[in-house]
Amino acid sequence: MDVTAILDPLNSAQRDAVSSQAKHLLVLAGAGSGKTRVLVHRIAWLIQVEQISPYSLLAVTFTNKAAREMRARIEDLLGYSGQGMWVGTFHGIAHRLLKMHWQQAGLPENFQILDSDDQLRLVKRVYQTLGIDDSRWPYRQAQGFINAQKDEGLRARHLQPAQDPYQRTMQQIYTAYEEACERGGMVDFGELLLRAHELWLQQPELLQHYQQRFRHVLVDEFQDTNAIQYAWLRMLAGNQVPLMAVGDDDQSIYGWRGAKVENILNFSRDYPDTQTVRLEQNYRSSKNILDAANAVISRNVDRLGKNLWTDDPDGEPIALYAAFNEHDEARFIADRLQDWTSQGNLREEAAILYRSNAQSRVLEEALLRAGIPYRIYGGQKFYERQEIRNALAYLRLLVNRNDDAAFERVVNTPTRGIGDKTVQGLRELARDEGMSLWRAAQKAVDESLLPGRASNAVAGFLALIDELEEGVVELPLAEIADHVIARSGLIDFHRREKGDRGESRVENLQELITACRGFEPEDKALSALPQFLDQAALDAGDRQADAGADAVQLMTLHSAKGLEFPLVILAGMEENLFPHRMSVEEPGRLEEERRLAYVGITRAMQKLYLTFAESRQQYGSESYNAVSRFVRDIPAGLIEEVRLRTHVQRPTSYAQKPTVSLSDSGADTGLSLGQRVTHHVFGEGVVLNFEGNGAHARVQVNFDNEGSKWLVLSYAKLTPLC
Ligand SMILES: Nc1ncnc2c1ncn2[C@@H]1O[C@H](COP(=O)(O)OP(=O)(O)OP(=O)(O)O)[C@@H](O)[C@H]1O
Ligand SMILES: [Mg+2]
Repeated sequence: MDVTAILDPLNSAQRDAVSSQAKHLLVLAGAGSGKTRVLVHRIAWLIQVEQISPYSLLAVTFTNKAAREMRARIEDLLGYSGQGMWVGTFHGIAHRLLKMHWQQAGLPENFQILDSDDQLRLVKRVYQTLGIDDSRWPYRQAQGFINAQKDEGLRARHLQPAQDPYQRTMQQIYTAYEEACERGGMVDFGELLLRAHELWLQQPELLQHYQQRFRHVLVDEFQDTNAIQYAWLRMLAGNQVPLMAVGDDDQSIYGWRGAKVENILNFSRDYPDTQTVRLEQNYRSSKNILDAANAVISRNVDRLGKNLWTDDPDGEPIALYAAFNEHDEARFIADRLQDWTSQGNLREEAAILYRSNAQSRVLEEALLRAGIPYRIYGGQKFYERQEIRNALAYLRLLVNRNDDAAFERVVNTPTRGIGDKTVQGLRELARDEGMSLWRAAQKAVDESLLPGRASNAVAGFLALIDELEEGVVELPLAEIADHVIARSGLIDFHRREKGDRGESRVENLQELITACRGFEPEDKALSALPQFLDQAALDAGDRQADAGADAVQLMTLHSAKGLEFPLVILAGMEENLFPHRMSVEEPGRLEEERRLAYVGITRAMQKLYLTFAESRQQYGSESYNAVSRFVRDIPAGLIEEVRLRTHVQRPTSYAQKPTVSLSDSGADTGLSLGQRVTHHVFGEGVVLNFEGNGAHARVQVNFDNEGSKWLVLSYAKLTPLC
């Protein structure tokens, strides 16, 4: 039997893990140390050496993409198909079990899966039935409550009757929601896991069947399992099925979704006959990159502690680019990607990673302009996002009341008591009369064709749109968008949502206002709004690269887990953006942000760029954030600052602003041309130029050692030298 193919490409610690005879295995190791590789080789070992049938193996990964890759790598190693083996995510496996055993799980054969939006709609219906006021208890709060209970394995009936109004209301909603799901044969994501767990609890024979079938269960990214997932695993393993868990406490980034990094600690306690293997050699990244990652994560207090080293050469320095603003940043990134491909590399070897989805818009625009194909992984393109489409629909109605698609989209978003029945009635009326929905709605109101309450609600909507238009006719585009987004209630609607999701939708809406501010109409004589809407529609079209085409990968840091790329660009390395402004105050969340930074840096193999913008349109206004603390944590010797400023053409947004020259005196800055100054980071230099005024005033200084830089005066803290 030839096992060389399985063991040869491994170091000795990895081989120990792959060929271990211990009953249970825990591989606890840092990023890029080969955890996933060990898991894959262990499976090949079990099949080839231990003669275990693929049918008796269950492997759990974090994403479907990872599951597909894992299967392909195993098949490569074995040289034949691993058919019969179960490889998937917790959700995927739970779904498969419930499909096979729907009767025992108490489900109809064709039960329906609710995604997060479907779930929210169902929650709304429950509110209506119970007569609960969503201005007091936002829908998203209830949705978050339900999901959090399910992640903990709790049904409504398990909850202690509560006195306080919040708990009482949430429990009441949860109970009614469960009944509605039961009646409709509907299963949300959390329910998949919960029911799969109950399947084990309630059907001991079935559990026994699977315990006999699965001779080994292996789990990747174990640090991000939640309570119900771990409980499910433990039930399945009982005291007979060997488990292998691989993970890295430093990469636990889903705490906000109920993941429990303690599961790693609990594992060795729950399974005393566990062999723990630590892997310390990193094979992914150059030494510079790894040193940077180690420096960043070492500032966390709450760690199990690991040593990670590499044999690789230092490699290229980490490049840091301080951009004027986010457009300059995006253009810089597009240029670097051009360089990358012109050196004969593939686009798909390059990834741009960012903290918040809203950041992708400016990056997408720069890539489109530069003609660089890109793909957004695990997310939607900016103009396709639901909240953006809603806001655009309001704007479209201002331009054209007869836009039926826009009408349908927002007539009841945010909810204003216009139910499906009313909308259906309007549709029929519009069809019969051959008119638009808007006109049909007017007619229905004028001629009292609707029941009183519905009629009032529809009249309210019509009045809102008219009023919006009156309020904005003369305003610049960005103010129109700002006004419409605020007055339509969309911001409040999303702000009331619980958790990161609502926050991210609000950020996206504010980003839309920013987009309007930077929009340059082609035809200045015409109104900007319709031109902007056309542009947005085009951007939302299929300009994203075809599947399979060579394209740069864009994704959030969260979606980048487990992946690796020769070139990584971490964009938006600024305080308040990353770490996210919501997390700076709380030590626990800050540690999670730092782990996310560690995940980001360790995705890079050869070259890492860090970019930040000295000024950025953020949350609807211009902000000046300091460079991220995570950049400052990296030893200066590993970083090389990229200096392009003097060669770079000034960003158009600046070029087109009237420049107020203060060059005679530096006005009230206390500085003058040719004056020597000192800066706490860049040292001494000479003032070359001034630009702008007030909060936007900037100064160009030619530093003796650092070359020429533009700095924002109010932040630069320059001290004049005689
Ligand atoms: N012994 C080895 N020899 C050569 N290359 C290796 C070895 N072990 C792992 N690698 C390579 O190192 C890279 C990182 O491995 P892998 O993705 O398995 O790490 P990981 O620990 O799972 O990382 P992460 O924590 O990011 O999920 C991969 O390209 C892998 O093929
Ligand atoms: Mg991995």
